[in-house]
Amino acid sequence: MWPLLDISQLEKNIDDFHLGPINLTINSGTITALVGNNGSGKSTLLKLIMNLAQPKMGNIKINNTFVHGDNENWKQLVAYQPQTVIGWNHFTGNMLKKLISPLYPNWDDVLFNRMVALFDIPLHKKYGKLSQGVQQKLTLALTIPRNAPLLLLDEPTAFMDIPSKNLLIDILVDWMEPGDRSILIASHQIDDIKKLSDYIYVLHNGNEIGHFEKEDLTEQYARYWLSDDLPKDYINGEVWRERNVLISDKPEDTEIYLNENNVNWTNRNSLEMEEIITLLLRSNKK
Ligand SMILES: Nc1ncnc2c1ncn2[C@@H]1O[C@H](COP(=O)(O)OP(=O)(O)OP(=O)(O)O)[C@@H](O)[C@H]1O
Repeated sequence: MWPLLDISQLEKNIDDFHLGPINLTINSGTITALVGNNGSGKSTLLKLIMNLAQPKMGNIKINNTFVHGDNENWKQLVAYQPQTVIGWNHFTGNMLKKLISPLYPNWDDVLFNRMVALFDIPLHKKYGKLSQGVQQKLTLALTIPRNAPLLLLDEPTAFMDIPSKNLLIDILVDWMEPGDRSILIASHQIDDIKKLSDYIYVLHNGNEIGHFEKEDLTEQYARYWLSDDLPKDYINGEVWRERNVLISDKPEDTEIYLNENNVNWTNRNSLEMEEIITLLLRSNKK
């Protein structure tokens, strides 16, 4: 079996911005958070996957079909929620639903109605007259029930209030239940990343920093409090230091170094995901 999404050696230039090379594989049954600084290329990558932008080089395959080829069958396998939707302003939610739902053979009316009720979406109002948060809710209610195996979400909760963000997380967890679906979600929201993702794909200024399993990432980092100020020399594994506090992404190597050099540490703890992402984006500035 081939991966649901397979991206290899993908590169794109937009003026002086360069994205890639990107190598990313996504298998069924997984949620991947697409994380990066502002302008790192997250939205651009999602547009490339949807064939809405042309790459300079490289390949994107969905279920083994090239998205840049003549065969467009892959479009039935993807549902995409862009950051901003163009062309919907003069349509009501009811009109949009009538237009969109027949296009998708697996459309789930029960889920649509559930989302409308949970998010309290006024379907009789024109999209352009809704607040940004309600527009996001309506866009999601018109995207998730398509029940395509691959769901691409571009900052879906950016304008939502806190209870709605939590509701969406619950909806997405339920949506994953059948086990053969996948989500790629671009997000700056730490809760989306912590509560939803199995994997984290990190970009910085268009450069691929890495594709990590979330659990591995949280286990990989440790913070040490030393009895005295840190020695001046580089300590194996160190990625950050200040006075008597040291952060390492190779705790085993660090502890060997500290023991061999008779440096005592009084405490060790793990890092929050937010701290780890901040470190990844800081230490990999290219
Ligand atoms: N239509 C466009 N015209 C010109 N430049 C663009 C266009 N779209 C994207 N870019 C450039 O591409 C780069 C990546 O933008 P992109 O929107 O993909 O980043 P992002 O990671 O999604 O950012 P954010 O977190 O702020 O949403 C930026 O430098 C941006 O200026």
